[in-house]
Amino acid sequence: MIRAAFTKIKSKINTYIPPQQAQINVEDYNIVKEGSAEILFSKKETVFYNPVQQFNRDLSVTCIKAWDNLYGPRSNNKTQKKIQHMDKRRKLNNSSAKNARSDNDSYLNILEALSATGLRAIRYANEIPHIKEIVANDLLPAAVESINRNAQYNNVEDKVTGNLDDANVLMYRNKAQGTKYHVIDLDPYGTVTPFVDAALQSIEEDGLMLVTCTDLSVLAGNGYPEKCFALYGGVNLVSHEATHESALRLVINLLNQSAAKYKKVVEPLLCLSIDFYVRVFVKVRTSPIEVKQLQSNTMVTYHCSQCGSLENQHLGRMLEREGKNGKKYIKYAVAQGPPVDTKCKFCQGTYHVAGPMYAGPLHNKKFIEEVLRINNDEHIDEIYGTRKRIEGMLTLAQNELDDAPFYFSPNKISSIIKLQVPPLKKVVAGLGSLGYDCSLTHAKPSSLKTNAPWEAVWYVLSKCDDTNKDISKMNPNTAGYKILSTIDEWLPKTPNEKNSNLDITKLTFEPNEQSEHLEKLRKLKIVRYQENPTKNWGPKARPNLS
Ligand SMILES: C[S@@+](CC[C@H](N)C(=O)[O-])C[C@H]1O[C@@H](n2cnc3c(N)ncnc32)[C@H](O)[C@@H]1O
Ligand SMILES: [Zn+2]
Repeated sequence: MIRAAFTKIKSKINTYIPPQQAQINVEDYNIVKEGSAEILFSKKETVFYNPVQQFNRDLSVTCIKAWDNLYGPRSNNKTQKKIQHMDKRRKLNNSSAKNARSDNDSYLNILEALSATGLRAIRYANEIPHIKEIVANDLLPAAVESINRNAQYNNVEDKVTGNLDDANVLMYRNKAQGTKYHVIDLDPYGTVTPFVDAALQSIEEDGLMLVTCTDLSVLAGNGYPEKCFALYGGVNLVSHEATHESALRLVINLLNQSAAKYKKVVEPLLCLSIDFYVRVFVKVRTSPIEVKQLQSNTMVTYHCSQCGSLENQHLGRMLEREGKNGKKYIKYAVAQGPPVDTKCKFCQGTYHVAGPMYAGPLHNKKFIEEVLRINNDEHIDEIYGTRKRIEGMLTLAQNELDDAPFYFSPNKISSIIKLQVPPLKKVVAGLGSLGYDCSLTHAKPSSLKTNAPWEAVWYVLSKCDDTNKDISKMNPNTAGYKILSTIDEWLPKTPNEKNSNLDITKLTFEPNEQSEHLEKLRKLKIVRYQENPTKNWGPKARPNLS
């Protein structure tokens, strides 16, 4: 099949015109179908494509639709009036074909700053309503040729504009020209760090930023704390099982620190640790008042290198005060600390310090509800091959505790104190009986988030095993022995003792609301992993261009 090629690049954005192609000879390409798009790949593979990232793209389509429904430019009357007014003015000022096309129903401008084949942009054009224009940008001429060829092949060339530029140059030029985007998608190789500042300045009020980082060896690994700090301004939970959540918190902090310079804040809508990368969806708005909360919303975490117990230290405090006129106001104060001694009170291990990183909730539950609704009501398995996985992972995220950073696995705790691994529901029933909440986490199977103090975690886990272990037989140098043999020193025997509200007399392992909720979730048979990963799947290297 031969098709005439369309290689026009809209010159307003960049004057580069790639070599004219008279026609597309389909036999020269491999065709890959994903979602609603069919993409022509050069048989030489000169442009990046990773099929395993379909989950990322399926999810992104769904999230952009949810964001548009809840917060997009037409989501409330005030903005609607403003846009109608602007549309009217634009029509009066300019009667070009392009503007004539910008009817009331197509209003979203999207930038895919690092586009490769154009697959993502083409899917957005096909699958998301109200698209006015998607600029699909890449640094490589071969990529931009691929974007334009594929836009033509998929009949969306009136919406998808290929653009050849360094992403930062494009965004800063846009800023200078006053062009902004409602949605900016940053899906780089490795870290997103170099693109954050420009993107935050090129986004509309309440705009959606979609950010991927695939450099998890840095962001969640054990070997590069110095690199993590240099790139993200903080260190991950090195050698700790919850390091993937610290990766998310570091990315949010990076975004918020950059946004604060422009009096903007970043509100996390959905932050996921997925396979070999993290993907965060955030809403960006100008709000000098909320910028003031950044200090208190940022924390460092002291985590014991032996037993993994941890304490979070917020870097500022917000205190409610009353002025002379009786009016309440917030006083922003420095933090008090440290919250821990020089050695871990449970096992005498050494503390390591992680962060600074974001301390607040990772998800907006209303947003997740809308994403799940769209996933269920509007999408079908034939187009959205990862629909079941979206449902599984987002259901877990929706049920995560908001106010309990990080998680632990009863497996790990039991191996430290050398007791039998208890069923999750028993641990949760125990913590629930003491008045604490628990949830699962999307980031790691069989792990728990809880707002219980670590005293309660160690105590409940030690009581889950009723085999009456003789601790004198344990190696006295192990963390487990030290924890169990010093229990009288750190465990409050009555409520209010040792500055704790823990009341151990209430402990039972009878099923309760907490454990029943957890069991219901676990029965959902949640799909956590990609359905058909390819051989040796993971982050793909850049294509070899030589
Ligand atoms: C991981 S791929 C993008 C994949 C694509 N978003 C998708 O869903 O298939 C990263 C792309 O960014 C491009 N790139 C790298 N640095 C860039 C820069 N500074 N400006 C623009 N594009 C860049 C690369 O050429 C590559 O095509
Ligand atoms: Zn310890």
